[in-house]
Amino acid sequence: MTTPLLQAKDLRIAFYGVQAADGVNLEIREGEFLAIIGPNGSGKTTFLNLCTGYLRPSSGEVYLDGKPITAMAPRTIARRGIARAFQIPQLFLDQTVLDNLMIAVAAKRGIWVPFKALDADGRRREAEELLALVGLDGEAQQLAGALPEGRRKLLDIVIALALKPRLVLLDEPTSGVSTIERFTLMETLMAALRRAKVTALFVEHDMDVVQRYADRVVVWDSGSVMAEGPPSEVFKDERVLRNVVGVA
Ligand SMILES: Nc1ncnc2c1ncn2[C@@H]1O[C@H](COP(=O)(O)OP(=O)(O)OP(=O)(O)O)[C@@H](O)[C@H]1O
Repeated sequence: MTTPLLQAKDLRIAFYGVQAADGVNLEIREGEFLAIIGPNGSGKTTFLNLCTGYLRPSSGEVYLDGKPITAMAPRTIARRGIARAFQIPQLFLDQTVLDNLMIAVAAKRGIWVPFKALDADGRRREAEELLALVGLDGEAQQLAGALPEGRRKLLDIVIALALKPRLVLLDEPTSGVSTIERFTLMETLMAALRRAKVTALFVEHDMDVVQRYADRVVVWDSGSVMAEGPPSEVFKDERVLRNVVGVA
């Protein structure tokens, strides 16, 4: 069997007696598009924080490509190949779309030389290529703060891709995006991930989005994995329907 791209083994962490990760075991395979679903407060974001070094587990390990990365600094984990996009995009809203991306490209190289122009060293070309990957090239000169929510999310995601990650973790990519915009956003995102050959995990509350786009679904409940499988199976599981989808 091939080594999973990411593996979480028996991760545990509690906040004031609440077990936010209660023995989480999960494998992510290269090339898959994995959805995490679960009730509010079940520990989905905590899991992303544990995988990216924002939280240190009280016990358990995280492996990337079979090598332990548990509790490394977020910056080190990002350099090793795990990038992250947030539920609320982390952008410089009063800067243009292109500048936001050029800043990300500069930061990725780990050197910030303030007296050099932002678009030096091929940064403009790299940023423009990334914008074209998600069809944001037409909005390059707009202020990030003027973009509609769906386009802002795409910009945040493409900033994560600027790191050239192997795995990207997306926290609710469609939250705050209108129902009409959601599918367009997901189609663009999926195409970009495929072209960039990036594996992705996304936390999502919209079950239509999960059903349509996820290769595999992992269901969270009270800090651990309650069920997993392809959407066609998971959405037939009565416990999932009762506890998460709320229709059984
Ligand atoms: N830094 C923290 N300090 C204290 N409690 C926390 C912290 N982070 C998470 N928690 C608690 O841990 C539990 C899991 O929270 P988490 O945000 O991981 O859930 P979630 O499944 O992502 O929820 P949602 O779907 O609402 O985003 C909750 O009870 C939350 O209040």
